[in-house]
Amino acid sequence: MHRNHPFYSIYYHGFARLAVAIPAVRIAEPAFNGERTRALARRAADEGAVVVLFPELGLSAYSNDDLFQQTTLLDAVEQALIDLAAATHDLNALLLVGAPLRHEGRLFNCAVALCSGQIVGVTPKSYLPNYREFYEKRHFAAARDAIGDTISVAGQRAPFGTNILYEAEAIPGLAVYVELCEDLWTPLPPSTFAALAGATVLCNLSASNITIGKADYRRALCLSQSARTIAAYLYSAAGLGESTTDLAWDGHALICENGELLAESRRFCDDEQIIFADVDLERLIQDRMRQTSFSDSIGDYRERLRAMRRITLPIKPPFVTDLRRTVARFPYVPDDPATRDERCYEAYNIQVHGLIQRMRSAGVTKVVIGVSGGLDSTQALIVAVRAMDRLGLSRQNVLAYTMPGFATSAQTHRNAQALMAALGVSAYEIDIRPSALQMLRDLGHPAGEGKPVYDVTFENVQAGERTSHLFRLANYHNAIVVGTGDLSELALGWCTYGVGDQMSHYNVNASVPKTLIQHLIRYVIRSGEFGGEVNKVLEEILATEISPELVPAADNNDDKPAQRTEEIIGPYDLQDFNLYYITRYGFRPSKVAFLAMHAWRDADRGSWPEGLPEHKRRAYDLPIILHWLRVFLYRFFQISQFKRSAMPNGPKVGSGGSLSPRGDWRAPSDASAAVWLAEIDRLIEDLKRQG
Ligand SMILES: Nc1ncnc2c1ncn2[C@@H]1O[C@H](COP(=O)(O)OP(=O)(O)OC[C@H]2O[C@@H]([n+]3cccc(C(=O)O)c3)[C@H](O)[C@@H]2O)[C@@H](O)[C@H]1O
Ligand SMILES: Nc1ncnc2c1ncn2[C@@H]1O[C@H](COP(=O)(O)OP(=O)(O)OP(=O)(O)O)[C@@H](O)[C@H]1O
Ligand SMILES: NC(=O)CC[C@H](N)C(=O)O
Repeated sequence: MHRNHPFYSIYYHGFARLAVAIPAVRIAEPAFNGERTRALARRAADEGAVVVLFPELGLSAYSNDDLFQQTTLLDAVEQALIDLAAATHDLNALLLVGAPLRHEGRLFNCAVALCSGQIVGVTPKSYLPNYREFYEKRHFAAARDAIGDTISVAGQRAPFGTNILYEAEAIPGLAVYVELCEDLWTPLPPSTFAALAGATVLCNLSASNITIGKADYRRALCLSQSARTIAAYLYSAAGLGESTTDLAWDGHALICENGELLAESRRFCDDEQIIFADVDLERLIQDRMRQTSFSDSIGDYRERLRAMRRITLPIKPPFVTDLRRTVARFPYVPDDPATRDERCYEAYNIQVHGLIQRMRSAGVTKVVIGVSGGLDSTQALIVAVRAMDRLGLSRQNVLAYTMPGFATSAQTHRNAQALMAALGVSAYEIDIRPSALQMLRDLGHPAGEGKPVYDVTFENVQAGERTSHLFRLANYHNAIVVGTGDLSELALGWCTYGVGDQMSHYNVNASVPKTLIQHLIRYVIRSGEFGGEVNKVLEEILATEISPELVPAADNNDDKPAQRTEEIIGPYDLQDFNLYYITRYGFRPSKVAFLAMHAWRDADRGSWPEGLPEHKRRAYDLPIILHWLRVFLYRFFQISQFKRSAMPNGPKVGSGGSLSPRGDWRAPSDASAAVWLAEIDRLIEDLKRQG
């Protein structure tokens, strides 16, 4: 496949490459500082960055003290700006450079925005620190003390103020705002208002000196500002070369995106540095669109926001294919073992608490559950047992039924029995074949006469008989039926509607994706909570092929499940990936495919969740990714919403979302998948045509 199709470029998918540079600096040597700025700006632009941020007062150095009041130094800064503009006129990037500038008879601590050799805007610092080690008011005037809204600098006239947004029409979603160091330390940073006005990339030119513990504090400030404003936050602190008369400098650069750290410099480094991150502008805008309180805040400050000036930049999207951003293979399962264990702990508690509350309010002390020996019913059974333990009730109050049908394999049957016994629940077995056969005969179905017609009716009769038994058992024992179907199955419509596994009195798994269920079970094994016998069965269950076991094997070998779910609906690894990006962020299918390609194309790259067996660490190439994505789109948008619209109750577990029509996902049952399929089909055709 030719990799010159726009599909392969990050910019086609709403990403922008942003850079933060920490050049070497010399105090009061603007020519040298300008030259280092030029060199790093060129390097960053050559690598496809469209925004390059430099430290505060970088052209003069920050630690000049009273030298700032020397005309000779200020002239030299202006000359450095003239030279820098000329030397970078051919760069396809917005450069944000720090300089002390004379204006209206005072000196301002400014961020100069350069693009295509032009000074496109100048932003003065709003909040000048004048406490403890800082004396900025001795040298500078603050933004609020400026009179006009333009400045003459380096032979050019440019917009001046704290109300400037830089936008590039050719890069949708790119809107840059600039503030300076202390501005972020205030209760209401100017960037907060800029974000409300539409800025997605907030840049901070900083010269923060380092003291013990300060790096963590800065990181926390940047992360929280990026999360609050649903924006990217770029930060550049001065480094090697600033004066150590009384202070020290660590060259701390950060790129954060909505509360997530994407890149960070090495601090106390002897070399110049550039850090890069490919920021997902579309994701930011999608999140702002969803979070209605963001829009309410805009309403509250409309007057201030109206004063914002928008400068259009002539920047074009470069063709960049090496996505510099980690795309996790499992969006629902963190790779890092500590975080994963924390999430598993949360998930279990949410599930168990949900069930406890439902039992209390329904006034029941027993639950009924169908145990197949598969992953989902195992997980739900563990939750039910924990709920009984917490309620101080006997585990015998869990009425567990294994119900072999026409295609139940010896292996899962064995696992189901062993699990129930090891957990100490009330274990029963009901053979559903006689009642299923009766129903097939009543329907006039050929399988009722022993003919091998294994259609969807044959499958659903068995799922239906099981559910029918479970509900009547619940009536009989004054219990409730615990549902087992997981989020991934709901997304794909992979369950039998109504009198089938779609229905229960309370479904503890409803918002737990299949890829997480495996890890929840592994977590139970690791925790040692249930002891050796239970763990042995759990290991067996984890190793069994995922199957609905509704169709008998042709060769009658019934030791292992015959139907392989993932051959029909696709690997859950990919389908959970698709589910996350389609429902959580509303991305186009082509973008989801692009992300999946980066996450899944090479099994040797990146990390895998600990405990995942070797044979499950597999790669998927783009044609396979596109094939299963198409299956997902059709099943999710076209044929399965009616099942979700009638979902039983169950707790939302992950921030990735649930599919409850009363919660995260309200959608019409009659929608068509045409636009999603058309988008992916256009791409498949294009790529085929290109060979
Ligand atoms: N838009 C719509 N609004 C309202 N009703 C609609 C509908 N579209 C179809 N229907 C009705 O719904 C029926 C289709 O739904 P349904 O009866 O559920 O049947 P269906 O979705 O065709 O089949 C269930 C599938 O799930 C699989 N399954 C079942 C159970 C467990 C598991 C597992 O592995 O966990 C997998 C099973 O192998 C089978 O392929 C149609 O026959 C029609 O009567
Ligand atoms: N042989 C069985 N005995 C008892 N209950 C069953 C049996 N087969 C299915 N069920 C019930 O129907 C539900 C759906 O069945 P299915 O086989 O699709 O899921 P599962 O086995 O729990 O998990 P997985 O989908 O991962 O195999 C099960 O979770 C279980 O509650
Ligand atoms: N240059 C500045 O504005 C520095 C002040 C900021 N509060 C800091 O400590 O890093």
